Amino acid sequence: MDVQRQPLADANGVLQSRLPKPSGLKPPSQLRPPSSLKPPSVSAKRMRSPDLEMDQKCQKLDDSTSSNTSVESARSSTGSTKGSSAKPGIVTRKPPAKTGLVNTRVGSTATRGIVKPSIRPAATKPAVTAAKRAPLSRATSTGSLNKKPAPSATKAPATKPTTAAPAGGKKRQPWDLKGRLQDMENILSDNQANNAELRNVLENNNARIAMLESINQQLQGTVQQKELQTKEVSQEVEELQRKLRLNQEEIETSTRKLNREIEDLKFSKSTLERQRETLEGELSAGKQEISGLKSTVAQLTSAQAGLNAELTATKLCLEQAVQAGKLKDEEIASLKKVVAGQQEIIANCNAEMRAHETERRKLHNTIQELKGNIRVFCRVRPLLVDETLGTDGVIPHINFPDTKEQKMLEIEKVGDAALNESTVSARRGGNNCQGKFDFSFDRVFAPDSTQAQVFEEISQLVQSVLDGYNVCIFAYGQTGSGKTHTMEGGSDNAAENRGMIPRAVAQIFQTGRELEEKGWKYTFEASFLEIYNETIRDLLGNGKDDQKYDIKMTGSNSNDVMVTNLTLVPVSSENQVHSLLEKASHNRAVAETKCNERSSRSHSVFRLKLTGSNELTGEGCQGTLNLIDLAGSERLKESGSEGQRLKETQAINKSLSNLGNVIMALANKESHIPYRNSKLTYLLQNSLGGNSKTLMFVNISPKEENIQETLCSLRFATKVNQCSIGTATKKVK
Ligand SMILES: Nc1ncnc2c1ncn2[C@@H]1O[C@H](COP(=O)(O)OP(=O)(O)OP(=O)(O)O)[C@@H](O)[C@H]1O
Repeated sequence: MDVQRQPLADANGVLQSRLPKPSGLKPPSQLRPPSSLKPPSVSAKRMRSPDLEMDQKCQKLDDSTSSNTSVESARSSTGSTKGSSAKPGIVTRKPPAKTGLVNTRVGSTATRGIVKPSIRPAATKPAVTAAKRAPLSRATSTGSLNKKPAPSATKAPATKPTTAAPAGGKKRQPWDLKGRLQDMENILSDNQANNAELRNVLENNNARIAMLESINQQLQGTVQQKELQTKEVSQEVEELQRKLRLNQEEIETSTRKLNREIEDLKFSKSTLERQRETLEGELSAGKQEISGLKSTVAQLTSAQAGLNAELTATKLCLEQAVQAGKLKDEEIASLKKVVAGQQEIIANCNAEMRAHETERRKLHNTIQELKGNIRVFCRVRPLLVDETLGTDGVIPHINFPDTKEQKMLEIEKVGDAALNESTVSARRGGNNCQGKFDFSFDRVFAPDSTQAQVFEEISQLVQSVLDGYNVCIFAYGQTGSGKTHTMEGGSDNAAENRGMIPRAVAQIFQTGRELEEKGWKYTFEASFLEIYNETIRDLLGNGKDDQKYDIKMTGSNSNDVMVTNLTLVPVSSENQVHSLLEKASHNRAVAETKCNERSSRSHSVFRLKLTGSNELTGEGCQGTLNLIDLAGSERLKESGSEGQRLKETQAINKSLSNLGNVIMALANKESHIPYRNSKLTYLLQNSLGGNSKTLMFVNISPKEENIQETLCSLRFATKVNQCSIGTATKKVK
């Protein structure tokens, strides 16, 4: 931004040119000085400006004033003047030094006086000299107007009246008062004219001073304005300098950026050049390849010609094949007719098969019925690791003479005089003296029998449940004889040691799925309870002991047994049943005895109830599988129980002996069967009383010291095996 400054000097010059000149002021040379006045000093003449001229005039006025003042002083000293009416600043010309007359005030108030002759002439000269000198010295020293008269002049002694010189330069005579008066009047009129001029000059000067003051004020305003402009301009300059710095920084940044870009471009350029070289190499290689391809195309063209010829031949072959295809289609159509006929035959066969399946199930159950409603399997457990010490793993007192049929068991106790008559009468053949006791059951399992082999023998029985029969399998035997192992499985949870319960459940679900193809659909419901001290406890419950479980007969003929408040869990897979068994094993009461650490002091009853229906045949059925692990059957004296354990053992023995009583009553076809004498027989009423297929495992301990309990168990099992309970009936919906 350009700011043009106007030089103050120029402005002053303009202003000075505008200043009014004192118009009415005559130059000093034109003023009529009184003849008696001294000419202005040399220094005053040198002044050129109007101010100086005015100063000169003022100097003159001062001089005249001084002289008048001297006259006034002299007048006042003589008392002939009217000092009170004299105006300050008005000067009068000094009277001629030698006239002796005193000039009074001009105007109406001016009076004429005569200087007393008593005034000494000797003092006149010095007074005039002082009056003349004082204004000159002041003009020389200050050069300004309105200066007070010097004290020396004002305080000078009154001048002696001097005689004024006439206009012709001749001295008037002292007696020529009239002439002298005439001279004085001339001087006075001159002075009055000068005074008027000086007043004009003074007014002009005052006006000029006012104008100068206004100009000065304008100049001061201009100066302030210029200072403000200067300040703004300096701010703008600072702002511009700041912008300039920013621009310089931007330029530097841009320069650096451009330098980097240039470097990048150089790098890109070199890269592109390398790529170009590579592409050129590839181009030349491509050209070579194209030339090779051209030759290949030429070869292929010739080959195509051969292929075209081959294609023509192939088309001919295809037309022949199409003809042959038409013939084949006709053949396929005829074959489809054959297949349709065969599918019809297959459908008929399937229907026949279902009929045969129904027949097979009937025959199967007829066979099961012919085998007897209560069958007894005997199983001897192997010696445990700590039981093999000193025996070499041999069980000397138990023999299995019938290796083929596997139905015989021989107990031999040499030299036992304690065998009583009843024991002897239970023997089947053999030598009494040698103490051999033979037993025969539906099947005898030796210690090396596996769980799978045992289950194979009961699988047909389990199958009957799906046909609508009630099946009851329970394990009987002394504590530690292997009942739990047989029913539930080994404690190691190994697959090969799975017991009858998980295997039976698996088979039922598996067979149920297979029968779905033949139209059967099944639903299952599981429950698990234990009878401890003649009290029922829900093993699938949530551990509430305040629940009361009662056995009741339900159904149209009051033949169905149910337990109130018992948990019934719908199941559809083996895994679900497995979870239930785990829950039950946690809930199950296991009491310690001297005979076995894991001895179970309660009867456990697992029940799986199923309902089946066949949409194709319209058949329906209901079956129940009861799998029972009975409590240990050891005798009181053997177990050494006492207190609570004694009570438990008594309850167990009571229920087991009542089980024997029920079986014997059934075998004897007694009118009253004492089912309700114990919870166990009451619960198993339908499983024992003819509407069920029952299998009893009698588990035997291999330990020789348990031979007496073994014999008791075998005798009980023999009684059960001899029972004929009646014919099981299929429950059809
Ligand atoms: N067939 C077998 N093979 C291997 N070990 C067996 C067999 N039978 C039983 N055992 C083992 O013998 C021990 C006792 O078996 P288990 O607990 O089944 O007897 P229990 O008759 O159920 O006893 P309790 O009446 O006290 O329940 C267990 O350690 C079990 O693993």
